[in-house]
Amino acid sequence: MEEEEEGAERSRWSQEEPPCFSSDPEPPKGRKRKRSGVCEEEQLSCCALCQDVLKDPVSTSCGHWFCRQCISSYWDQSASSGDSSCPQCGERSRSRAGLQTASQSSCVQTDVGLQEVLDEHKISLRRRCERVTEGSDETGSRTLLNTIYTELYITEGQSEEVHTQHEVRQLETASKMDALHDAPIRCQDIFKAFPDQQRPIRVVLTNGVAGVGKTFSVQKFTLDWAEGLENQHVSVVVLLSFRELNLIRDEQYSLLELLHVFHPTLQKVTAEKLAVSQLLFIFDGLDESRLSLDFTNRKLLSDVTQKSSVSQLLTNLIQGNLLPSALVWITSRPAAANQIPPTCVLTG
Ligand SMILES: Nc1ncnc2c1ncn2[C@@H]1O[C@H](COP(=O)(O)OP(=O)(O)OP(=O)(O)O)[C@@H](O)[C@H]1O
Repeated sequence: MEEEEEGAERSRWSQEEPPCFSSDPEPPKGRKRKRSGVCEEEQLSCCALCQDVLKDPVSTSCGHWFCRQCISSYWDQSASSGDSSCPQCGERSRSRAGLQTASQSSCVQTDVGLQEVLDEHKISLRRRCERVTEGSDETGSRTLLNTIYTELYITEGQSEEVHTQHEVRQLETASKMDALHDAPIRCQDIFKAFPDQQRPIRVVLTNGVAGVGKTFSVQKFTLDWAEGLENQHVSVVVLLSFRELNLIRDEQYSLLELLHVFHPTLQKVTAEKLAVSQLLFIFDGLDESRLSLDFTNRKLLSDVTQKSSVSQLLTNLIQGNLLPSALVWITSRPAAANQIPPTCVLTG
């Protein structure tokens, strides 16, 4: 398994501060990190059978999601063996008649409260984030995130160079960057302003080289939120990777539909409910994006039910036209961070 010495910097910036990228030459602990493998988290809004975006999503009783057609065909094929187990975890608990859509899963009552839906979403995210694959482990064995997670060293800072340099060069020049704040920021505190910062932080970019732990950070943040430990002012965390957004980059969606497609447990959340909820969108892996994020495009979107390209949904969300009170957290390797012009965020 390939290993590399940790030594990357983290940055965050917000619309209230000048975009700031800083460096931290030394992490607090001499921890080594492995390169990342494919995280299951990146696959979860895809059907585990066809590997495409879920279509007509249904869940087995163990909570795994598939396209209705895929799971039906899968069980048809294994009918001779009498096997109706979950293709993902092997659990044999429910027949196909018991498959549930996200809305059916709580439609015993027609008027399910928002809280109930959100609780279900938390359970789903907890399940998704509590186990991780370490490094490039190809055996598929998964470990509890909480047992291996080591506190990361994130600081807020500023660098004019960050948008032009290659990530290797950035490491070399890291020590030349000026940190705005020396104090390390726990990933759970990524939206918490320092005492001298008057206005709340809405958009954060975490910038770090390959394998430094960006995905682990968003998973830890999400897990702590889903377990009710941190950031409970956020009512909905929407965890998305650019890798999965690539799958629908040529399609038209509304923001609401995007939520429903990638987080089927939120299918009962309406536009009205979104408006009164504190949302946090996490977009992991900007460096893997194949979207054309055009911040100069003047198409203004402010309605979460209005269909548009995924790129336009994102640019409008980041600029604060769509759901202006929603928090946005983007992670990126340094070489790709320039896809989001700081000026757009600053004026958002
Ligand atoms: N906080 C952490 N605690 C323990 N191990 C970690 C931590 N962060 C990262 N690792 C280790 O490093 C590997 C890579 O981490 P991760 O996938 O989060 O990196 P990344 O910055 O998202 O990389 P990439 O840019 O390649 O997507 C993990 O699989 C894990 O083995």
